[in-house]
Amino acid sequence: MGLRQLSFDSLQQVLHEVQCTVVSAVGNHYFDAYVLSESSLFVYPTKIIIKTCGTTQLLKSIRPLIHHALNLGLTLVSCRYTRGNFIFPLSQPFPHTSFHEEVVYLENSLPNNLCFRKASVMPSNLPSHAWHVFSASDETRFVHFPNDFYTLEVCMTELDRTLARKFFRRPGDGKSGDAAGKEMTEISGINKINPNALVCDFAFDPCGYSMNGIDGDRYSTIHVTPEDGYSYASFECAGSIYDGDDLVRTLKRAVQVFRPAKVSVSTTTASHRVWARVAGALEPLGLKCRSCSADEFPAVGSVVFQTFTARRKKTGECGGAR
Ligand SMILES: C[S@@+](CC[C@H](N)C(=O)[O-])C[C@H]1O[C@@H](n2cnc3c(N)ncnc32)[C@H](O)[C@@H]1O
Repeated sequence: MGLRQLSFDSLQQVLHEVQCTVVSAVGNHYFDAYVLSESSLFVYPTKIIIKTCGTTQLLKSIRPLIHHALNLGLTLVSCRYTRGNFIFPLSQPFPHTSFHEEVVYLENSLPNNLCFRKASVMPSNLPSHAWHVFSASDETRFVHFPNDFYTLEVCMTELDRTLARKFFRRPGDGKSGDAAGKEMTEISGINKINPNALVCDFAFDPCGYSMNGIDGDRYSTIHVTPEDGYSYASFECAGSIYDGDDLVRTLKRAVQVFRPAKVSVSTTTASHRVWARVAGALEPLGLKCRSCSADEFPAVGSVVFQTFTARRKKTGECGGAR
């Protein structure tokens, strides 16, 4: 059971450092998935994925997690940190005041055995869209180079206004966050992205939505900020490049739920070729690829960062969300 033996109290202690709380949880044979007040946490026997937003201090989870893992007889062999651009960078508290500051904090928090380290900012030709990646691995992890698995991290902005409204609650609906979340999952079509997934969803009041999907050992997660002017949705999932058209189908369905004007997709995998599949999924939806950059990270594989914008804007048409 490894890290799944961590008590709920220990997890809450870690989340307290980060400045967020658990709002909902679900688990299966392979892992536990928690919806947080600020995104999601996934606990596998030998891996923890934590995703947060707003003004949380995600990197403050590293030291307590290493401490709790050591108490279970587990040592850290690999760590990866990724993020896009902060929408409100000046509001970010330490250690998230700059990528440089984050890298210094990571370097100081990680044990010396993680000696293969790399930090990189992957550019795009969209202003304010860049992908920040830090990875650190030890020798053992380096020998067992990753396989067919990929992680897809999608950031969508300028969501279609009509679709974004589905993530607002009716005032005084009398529903719990869980019940209202379930309704949003259905009316938005999120339940059709992977019909095999067990979904744990939560609706915030008066608006906002988070979900985790669990399907065997695969996770997926969606977080929605539907407010006009700074609407944002993120989608993240893991899969295998050998699962036929899964990547294309899943990505298409997730993006169709929001019809954003701008999308960035970061794919982490041992194979470079995924970029073509990503473009193949989004171009039929009217999204044009504006940039694509790739970089290699020791023991992680390649990270490909692509940006897309909607084709529909014509010369003379006003900018901004629709
Ligand atoms: C889905 S939640 C948190 C996830 C985060 N935005 C992300 O992208 O990963 C953000 C949305 O919920 C709304 N919200 C309402 N009450 C909230 C609360 N107590 N904590 C966090 N978000 C809340 C925010 O206004 C926003 O629209």
